[in-house]
Amino acid sequence: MTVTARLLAGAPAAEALLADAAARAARLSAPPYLVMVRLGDDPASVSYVRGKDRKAREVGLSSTVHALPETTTQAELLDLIARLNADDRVNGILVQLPLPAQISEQAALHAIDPRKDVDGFHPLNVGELWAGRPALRPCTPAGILALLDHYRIAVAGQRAVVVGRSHIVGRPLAGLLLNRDATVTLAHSRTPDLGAVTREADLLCVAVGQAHLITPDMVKPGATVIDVGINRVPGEKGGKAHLTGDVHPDAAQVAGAITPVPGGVGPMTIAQLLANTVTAAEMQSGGQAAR
Ligand SMILES: NC(=O)C1=CN([C@@H]2O[C@H](COP(=O)(O)OP(=O)(O)OC[C@H]3O[C@@H](n4cnc5c(N)ncnc54)[C@H](OP(=O)(O)O)[C@@H]3O)[C@@H](O)[C@H]2O)C=CC1
Ligand SMILES: Nc1nc(=O)c2c([nH]1)NC[C@@H]1CN(c3ccc(C(=O)N[C@@H](CCC(=O)O)C(=O)O)cc3)C=[N+]21
Repeated sequence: MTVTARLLAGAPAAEALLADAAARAARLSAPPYLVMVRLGDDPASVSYVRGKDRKAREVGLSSTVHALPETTTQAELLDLIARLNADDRVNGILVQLPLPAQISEQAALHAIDPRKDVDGFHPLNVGELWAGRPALRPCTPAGILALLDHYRIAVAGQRAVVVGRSHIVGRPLAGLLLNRDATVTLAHSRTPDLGAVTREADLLCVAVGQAHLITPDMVKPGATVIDVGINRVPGEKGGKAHLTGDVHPDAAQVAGAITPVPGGVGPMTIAQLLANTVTAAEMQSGGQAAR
């Protein structure tokens, strides 16, 4: 008998998040304004920023993209960030990662006004997350929690394993799960016998960037599997390239519920960014604090 996991599609959960954000935006005196900064022409970055920009307009936010050359100096980027910080019309600032080698990621992320830091990457917001206090939360991890809530999947008391410890996904996701009373394990490339660790998980979240790293034997039967990975697989003999996750598709025969790639976590990341932009605008208008 083949058991097939419940598919946790991102689109309906993202629509719900966006509808709530649009309703909150409508109560403000002006549409929340998001500014994105992108350096160079990495095709993935170009496509992600375009997707975020399009969605922002769709839900009635204002959005501008600064596309700067690959050769932009750190001083030039910091100067632009300082001007955006000082501009009262701007509610949210996102600097798309990765940055070219001549620019320190740390310098750029520290320069963004924490109240406009819709990525939640500023050390002040990182600290508030780990202290369990309200602040702007990183979009992919917060989007994953919103996805779990949308599908009414319990987090409190669950054994959660996060594979990958990056600053943009793994670490903040572990913190958010901890804040929601999961028992959290954070695994990485130096974790011996990864399968023994992942098999413990009621909730398995994978953010590594290696196609099909997680095979069906590494999944506890009935577990919820969140596949964050986006891996581009070239088409065979000139065929079309396609995207695949960090989790082997056959894991759907073991898991209780699983996110697809594409169409799972990706749309939630974008929706959460726009929700964060509305939250930032609310905070700046003297309204409610971040949730
Ligand atoms: N859907 C979405 O919205 C998003 C998707 N992504 C995708 O998620 C994936 C991860 O992104 P990101 O977090 O930025 O990646 P990083 O490359 O920054 O981090 C990868 C992490 O995976 C760990 N790792 C590498 N190899 C292994 C292994 N064999 N076993 C266990 N752990 C391993 C690394 O460990 P170590 O620290 O020891 O090196 C590191 O912590 C990518 O595919 C990316 O495209 C990212 C952001 C958003
Ligand atoms: N400052 C910063 N903030 C980020 O949040 C950030 C970043 N830099 N750098 C890169 C990663 C990656 N990321 C994604 C966003 C949307 C999709 C997404 O929409 N994915 C679609 C598919 C997209 C496609 O077809 O290429 C999906 O999974 O269905 C994926 C990945 C945000 N990131």
